[in-house]
Amino acid sequence: MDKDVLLKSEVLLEALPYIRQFYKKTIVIKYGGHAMKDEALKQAFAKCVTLLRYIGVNPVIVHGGGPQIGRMLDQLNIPSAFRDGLRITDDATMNVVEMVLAGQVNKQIVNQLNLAGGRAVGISGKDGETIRCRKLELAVDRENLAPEIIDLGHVGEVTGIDPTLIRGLMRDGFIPVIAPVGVDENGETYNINADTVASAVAVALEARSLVLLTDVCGILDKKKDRISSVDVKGIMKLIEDGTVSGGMIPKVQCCVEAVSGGVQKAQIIDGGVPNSLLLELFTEQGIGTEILLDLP
Ligand SMILES: Nc1ncnc2c1ncn2[C@@H]1O[C@H](COP(=O)(O)OP(=O)(O)O)[C@@H](O)[C@H]1O
Ligand SMILES: CC(=O)N[C@@H](CCC(=O)OP(=O)(O)O)C(=O)O
Repeated sequence: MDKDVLLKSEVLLEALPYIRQFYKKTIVIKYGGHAMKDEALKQAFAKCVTLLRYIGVNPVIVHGGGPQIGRMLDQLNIPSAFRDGLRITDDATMNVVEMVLAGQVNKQIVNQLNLAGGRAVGISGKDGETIRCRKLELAVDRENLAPEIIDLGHVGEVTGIDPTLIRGLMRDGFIPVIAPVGVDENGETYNINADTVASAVAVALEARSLVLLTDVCGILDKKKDRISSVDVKGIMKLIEDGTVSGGMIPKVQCCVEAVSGGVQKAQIIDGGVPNSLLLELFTEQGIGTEILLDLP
């Protein structure tokens, strides 16, 4: 018998305990804009998600699209500005954000999932009032003074997730694909960080796992080696001693919120590696960082 064929059968069997673990469970996947680098990667992602659906897992996609928004703003000569990793979103920027996220990026992902044989439905937080939010008031600490409140325009913070529409789609066999745009009680539109939405959706759906696809192989320690497992206490230390910085801070905070809210584990993986989702979920060693409430 050909060695390669035997190896393939072993790899398939290695997945069995994990397939059992995730069978009929919900996995919320945050698909970041950086992970949508090229056609091959996008197709690989769509196939992985479709495979999950066919083996009885319930995948829910929450997507970003930061780089795609940036490119469109450039084309329209609208300047991009960020504060603490959040896009300052004036009226004109909000229109572009909604057009790119809920229009272009959302429908591309839906199309690719459908082409891969999955049945996907794209929604934004407005549909079914799925993502309720309010204007974010960013408080910035100042020495010996009260915190300064920064106005970021139409940047929202989640106040609640209504999972009714998402659950209905899953029940009917669809893969929900969610753009991180929400509305407040007055119907005002807001731009929300996609990691934050993914974490809130995972908690609301009582998901088994939250997987965040990013542009690094997971959380790195001081020596730049990947940390394979860490708990909430460990995360706090990594933030305090500066090991985790920049865009990774809000990302790990979202993971902490998810596991504190009942999600069994959060996983940070490299979206630039083809099929990273399957490698993380269905192999013994995994390829990213898993975040647990408490390490065993
Ligand atoms: N300890 C760390 N481990 C891994 N990445 C880190 C760490 N500290 C800071 N980072 C930075 O965080 C980045 C990921 O955050 P971000 O760029 O906001 O991701 P995304 O665009 O996928 O949401 C990494 O590319 C890296 O530069
Ligand atoms: C408020 C805020 O910053 N919203 C993000 C929403 C998209 C996002 O989060 O995209 P990635 O996951 O690809 O970075 C933005 O406007 O870029």
